[in-house]
This record gives sequence, C-alpha cells and structure tokens, in this order.
Amino acid sequence: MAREFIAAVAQMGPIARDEPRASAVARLCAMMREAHARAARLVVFPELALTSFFPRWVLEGDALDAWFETEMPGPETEPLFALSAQLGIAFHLGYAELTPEGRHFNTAILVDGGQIRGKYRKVHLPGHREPEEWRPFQHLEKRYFETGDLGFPVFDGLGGRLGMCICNDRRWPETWRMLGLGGAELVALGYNTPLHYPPAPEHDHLQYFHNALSVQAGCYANGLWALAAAKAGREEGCDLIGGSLIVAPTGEIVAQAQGLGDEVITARVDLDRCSEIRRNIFDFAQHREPQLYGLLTAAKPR
Ligand SMILES: C[C@@H](NC(N)=O)C(=O)O
Repeated sequence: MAREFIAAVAQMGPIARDEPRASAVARLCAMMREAHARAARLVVFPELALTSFFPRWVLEGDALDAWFETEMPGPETEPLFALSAQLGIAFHLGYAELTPEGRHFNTAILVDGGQIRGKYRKVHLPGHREPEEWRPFQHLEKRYFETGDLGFPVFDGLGGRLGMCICNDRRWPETWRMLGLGGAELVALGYNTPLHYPPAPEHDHLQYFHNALSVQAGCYANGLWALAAAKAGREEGCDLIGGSLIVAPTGEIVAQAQGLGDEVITARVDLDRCSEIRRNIFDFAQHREPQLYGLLTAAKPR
C-alpha cells in the first residue's frame, strides 16, 4: 500500500453544554466530507469531540455518566462510521468511554473501513481530584477518569504503523518515546487546552508555544508524523486554544489552523520520511543507551 497520502486535521470550535451529540456528529461529518473532498485518506478529530469539555463542572452519578458513551458506535455516532466507510476515509475520534464494568476512561479510537482498528485510553490525566472553589473553572479529569490501562499501543494502518495519545500526554517525552520505540510512524492526538491555567497564570501567554513545542519535539526526537486537533474557542465561558497542527518527522510544522472554529487543514504525509530522522540522529539501535536510563522507569525521582 502507498505510504504517501493526504491527511487532515479537523479542528472543532466550541460545543455548548446543551448541544446534542447529533449536532456535534453532524459537524464532524461535514468536516469529514471536506477532508475527503481534499483527497484526504485520514481525518483526525479532537479529544472528547462529541460534547462540551465536561471536566470543568462538578458532576455526580447519572449526571456525570450522561457525558459518557456506553457503546461505540452507538446510535448517535453510527453516522460517522457509515460515512467513513462510504467515503473510504479513516478517522480518529476522542470520546468519554464508560465500559460495561462501569469504568470511565478518556479514550480515542482509529476507525477504517467502518471498523475500530485501534483504541487508546489517556494515561496522563491532568487537573485535580477534589473540586477547588478558588478556580474560575474546574479541571476534574483525575476525578472522572481512570488512568488508561492499554499502554501506548501501535497499530497497522494506512500502509504504516499508527499510534495515538491524548492532550496532556503530548507534553510528556515518555509518551512519544514509547510510541517511537513501538514503531509508530504517525501519531494522532486531540486536545482541549484552556488558555488560562489557574495554578500558574504567568504561563498563560505560553499556551500556544508549549503546545507546538511539545508536538514538534516529540516528532523530531522520534522521527514520526503528528496530527494534532484542538477543540478551540470560547466554550461555556472558557477560552480553549486552537493552533491545530500537522508536524513532519523533522519537527517542522507543515500545516496549521488559523482560527478558533471548525476548520480542516491538510498536508501530504510520506511515512518513508520517518527514516530521515530514524536512520540518522535518532537511529535508536545505534545510539540509544538504555542501560543508563533506569531512572526513567523508577517510581520516584532520586
Ligand atoms: C490542560 C490539559 N488539558 C487536557 N485536556 O489534558 C493540557 O492541555 O495539558
């Protein structure tokens, strides 16, 4: 199979608290059609792309579970699977997953040919467990989600090896290295990143910089492509950054969203370009020195 294809990132503008899943799915389908019209073979949607970013609110019991999907596809998400199969375009989707055993995860899937080909559950959960009244909005991911239990899996697809991570994961070099060591050539990821970070507001002006820095560094140090999709704009009074981007294995940004609304960006992706980095500076077999990296997997820093 060709290892060169056009790939798309579909940034989403805000989703209102009372916007039904069907409306969000209709927006995603419209962007999938646009990506396909631009000849894309893959489209990447954001983290928790079916609803408003609900960890900003204190929720309990059924009122919390109402934000989660109990089946994938379910009746409201089936149109995405059907359109993907009809158009012959793969997609990546982030959503809140409630398992039959009652476990809650922040999850992403890769779908091709109408079938789920890969699943990932977010490992690095940001925020806090207990509601904190001093904050202008909550970030209760640690309360609402379990740490992902699937590791950093890599899947065959699109003629190459594909991986995923979710939002805060992109800030951690360990995420990228695990995916790189696993052989990933392309990483799909979505994010919901508030412009304002209440515990350290002096860093608010760096949010776009830190987003691009993390993705570009991850790509370069592991010789892989990344497709990063934001949910952006003013969502229920909380400003989320945009800046969705496509990054080459050299760390260069090859496409970037300009606005804060629904927006499709595309780029030509050649998976063979991973070797530009992996056969040279970051030739793992030649140059890694893992016998000296033990502290990386120690439970506590020294
Ligand atoms: C704040 C946090 N958001 C997220 N959804 O993981 C991040 O951007 O790191």
